[in-house]
Amino acid sequence: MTYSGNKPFSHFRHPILLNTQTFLVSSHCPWAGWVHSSSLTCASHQTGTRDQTPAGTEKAGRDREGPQGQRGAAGTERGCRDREGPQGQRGAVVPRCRGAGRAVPALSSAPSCAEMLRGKRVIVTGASSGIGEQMAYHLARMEAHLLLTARTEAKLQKVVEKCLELGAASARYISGSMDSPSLPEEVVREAGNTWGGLDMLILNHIGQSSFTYFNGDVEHVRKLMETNFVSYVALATAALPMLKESEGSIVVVSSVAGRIAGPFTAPYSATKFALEGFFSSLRQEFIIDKVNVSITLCILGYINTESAVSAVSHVIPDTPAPKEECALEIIRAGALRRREVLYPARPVGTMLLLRSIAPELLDSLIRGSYRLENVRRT
Ligand SMILES: NC(=O)C1=CN([C@@H]2O[C@H](COP(=O)(O)OP(=O)(O)OC[C@H]3O[C@@H](n4cnc5c(N)ncnc54)[C@H](OP(=O)(O)O)[C@@H]3O)[C@@H](O)[C@H]2O)C=CC1
Ligand SMILES: C[C@H](CCC(=O)NCCS(=O)(=O)O)[C@H]1CC[C@H]2[C@@H]3C(=O)C[C@@H]4C[C@H](O)CC[C@]4(C)[C@H]3CC[C@]12C
Repeated sequence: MTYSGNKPFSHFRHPILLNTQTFLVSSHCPWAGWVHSSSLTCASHQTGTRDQTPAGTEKAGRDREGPQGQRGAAGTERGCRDREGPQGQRGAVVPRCRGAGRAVPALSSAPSCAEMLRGKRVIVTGASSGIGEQMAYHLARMEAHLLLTARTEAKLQKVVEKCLELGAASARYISGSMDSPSLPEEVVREAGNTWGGLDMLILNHIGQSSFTYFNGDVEHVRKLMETNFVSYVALATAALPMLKESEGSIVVVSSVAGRIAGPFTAPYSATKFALEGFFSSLRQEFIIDKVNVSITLCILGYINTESAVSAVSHVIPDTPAPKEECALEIIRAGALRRREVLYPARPVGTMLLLRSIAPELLDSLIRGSYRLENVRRT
């Protein structure tokens, strides 16, 4: 059996090759300054049938898959929509995964992302908004089977509806909070019961955290570690038997804050550093044991999600990168079983380079790029 997990450095974009001009000339924050990457279109269509089952109780889920649907266990909400819909629409933007950004001859035999993910069984956490929501839509266009999670059922229902309109092979959700110790296993069990397996686990959710000075609230650190880190470990652990069976992928959405410690994000940054340590160590063990499950770490800069922009735009002056493209790059990297993806590539890569050659200079540049007078103390 050939090991098809991460091929060390097969795609690592060594920052030295990056055009440092973007960083050195920019008078603003180094987090942004994103570059556009190419993406191509592919058709999408809709499949499946729709049945209504009575709405669940407050906690019990609504599984609208049909008579065999079961109510969610206490503490979770379920919902499912598989329905025949109008003909799909063309024009969906999906990447071809025949290599990161390289021009690919039309006759290339390499499968595109859409082909690689068609019919695949994918869990996306934190899928009710932001990057997770956009990943769900891209995966829907690629005709994947989707299980989406977050806390807000109303938002998840809307995302599931749109996923079916975009061509998802099927779409369902479980709502609940990932600071609950039982939810990770509940989510993975749902995937096993519904699909009989799992191909990709995209760990994306984060708990609420403010962009401000650390105020000594140790309980917040503990809770955020549960939500942003321990639940990722729990989900990956519960999913591993199915991922080993399918030789699937784990995609861990992290941040520059998990490699470079900036001010005002101490609790959040700690959780991202923890992800880096745990999943990089696990990847080493997979290589030793020839476990064919890839682990992709996504190192993201400033992205234009509503929650991020509302949290930091008064302090960080620059234009954040687009969440739609960010989501596409994450999916592409996961589909290609990459070790990591930097997005936006140039500013993030340049910052990581600067961290290794002049860390104090980088720290000073970061502090200098913020509107410190606007930081709100809690
Ligand atoms: N936006 C940015 O600038 C950057 C983002 N990232 C990373 O990208 C990922 C997504 O970020 P972004 O899209 O901006 O975040 P959003 O705030 O837009 O989305 C967060 C998601 O997590 C869900 N969520 C929040 N709390 C919980 C909880 N306790 N249990 C389960 N789900 C929860 C939210 O849904 P609900 O409220 O319904 O539960 C929502 O779906 C994160 O891992 C983040 O660290 C990394 C670098 C930069
Ligand atoms: C402050 C943001 C977290 C917002 C939040 O609480 N989301 C959940 C809301 S919910 O509970 O209602 O769902 C931070 C999320 C991403 C951070 C940014 C990031 O990771 C990249 C940069 C890292 C750097 O160290 C600091 C600047 C960042 C742009 C950073 C800023 C804070 C976030 C936007």
